[in-house]
Amino acid sequence: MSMASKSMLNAQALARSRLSYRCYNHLSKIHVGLGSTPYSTKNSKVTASHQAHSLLSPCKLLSQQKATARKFSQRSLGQDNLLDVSVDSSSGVATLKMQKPPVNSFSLEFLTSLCINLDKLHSDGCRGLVIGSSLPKIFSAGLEITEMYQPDEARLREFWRTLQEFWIKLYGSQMITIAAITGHSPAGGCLVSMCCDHRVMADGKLTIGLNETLLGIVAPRWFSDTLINTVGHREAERALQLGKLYSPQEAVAVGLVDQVVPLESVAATVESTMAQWLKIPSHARHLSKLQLRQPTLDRLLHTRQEDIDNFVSFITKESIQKSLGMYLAALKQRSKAK
Ligand SMILES: CC/C=C\C/C=C\CCC/C=C/CC(=O)SCCNC(=O)CCNC(=O)[C@H](O)C(C)(C)COP(=O)(O)OP(=O)(O)OC[C@H]1O[C@@H](n2cnc3c(N)ncnc32)[C@H](O)[C@@H]1OP(=O)(O)O
Repeated sequence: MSMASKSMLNAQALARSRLSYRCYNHLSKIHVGLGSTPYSTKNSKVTASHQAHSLLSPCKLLSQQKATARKFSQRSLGQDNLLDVSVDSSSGVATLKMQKPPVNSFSLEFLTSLCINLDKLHSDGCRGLVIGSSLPKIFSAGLEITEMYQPDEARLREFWRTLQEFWIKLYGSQMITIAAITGHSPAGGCLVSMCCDHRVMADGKLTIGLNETLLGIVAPRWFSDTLINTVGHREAERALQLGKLYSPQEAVAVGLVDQVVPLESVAATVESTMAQWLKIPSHARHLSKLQLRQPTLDRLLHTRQEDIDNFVSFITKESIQKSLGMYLAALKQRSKAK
């Protein structure tokens, strides 16, 4: 494919992504306006079609969104391609399962969908959120490397801005957040689980950690801050430099995860942990969380544009592109050899 057509496709995808985000804002207002009751059915599916399938006119789009919102207020939306979200009406606990084969890698569209869902669940008054995966042996492979390899700059900026957005929303979330780590969780996957209040990992041949240095890239400050806040400064120093991927047993030993249980016990363990956390007065719990996390959040909130500029200038360096290209090729080779 020529560079020009690649650029055109990227621009279209970016426009779609922005559009779907804007549509969601309409959708949430309409949803509230319809006076629908959150949690109207037990375990109702709360999925939204976040991938705008075509560039519709604003009017057509709005009427489509209204129709969708009406359906939602009654029971549920149709199946989302990337996420499976359900809410338990009795407890107000949502379960969000990532389902982006093959490895739940975070593309711009996927991150947008995650942001939209977090907002939606928060505005619906959910008290708890379990983040998991529908893919066997994979929590998330982290950032979609092809977003960073030979990128279109405008899309790359939007990609990083959306990742920042997702991190800010999740790290400071008012909801009780628990990660159900039933598979590998390198790099961005580890970051997402560290944003949660509690992590339950399945035992077995799985790995978790910030392995960025193995790709020849450097985890930005807010990634390393999140790790420091989780495992402490000394362990983070070692882990970041070595790009360490921990086994579940190693991870629990350093506090990177809170519990390791057999795969088949993950769901029950998450449920009982959530039940414990739900007993704590919500306001006091959230303020306590923010007391500890706000300085870390503020550090990025005060430097977002600079962070995007740094990321873009770093990732587009020839040497970094070369490292990413080689890493991608090695991944593909390994996958082909299976
Ligand atoms: C001074 C500094 C200033 C600024 C710096 C700023 C920023 C730089 C930092 C940017 C941060 C990046 C964080 C990241 O998240 S980078 C991504 C890191 N992720 C990984 O290294 C994981 C790679 N994947 C794996 O290890 C395995 O796939 C995994 C263990 C997850 C699963 O193994 P499994 O055997 O089940 O699957 P595979 O056969 O390996 O993979 C299947 C197909 O999926 C493709 N794949 C895998 N991971 C990715 C990915 N992250 N992105 C894109 N594609 C991925 C893989 O190639 C296979 O594809 P096919 O060959 O089948 O087409």
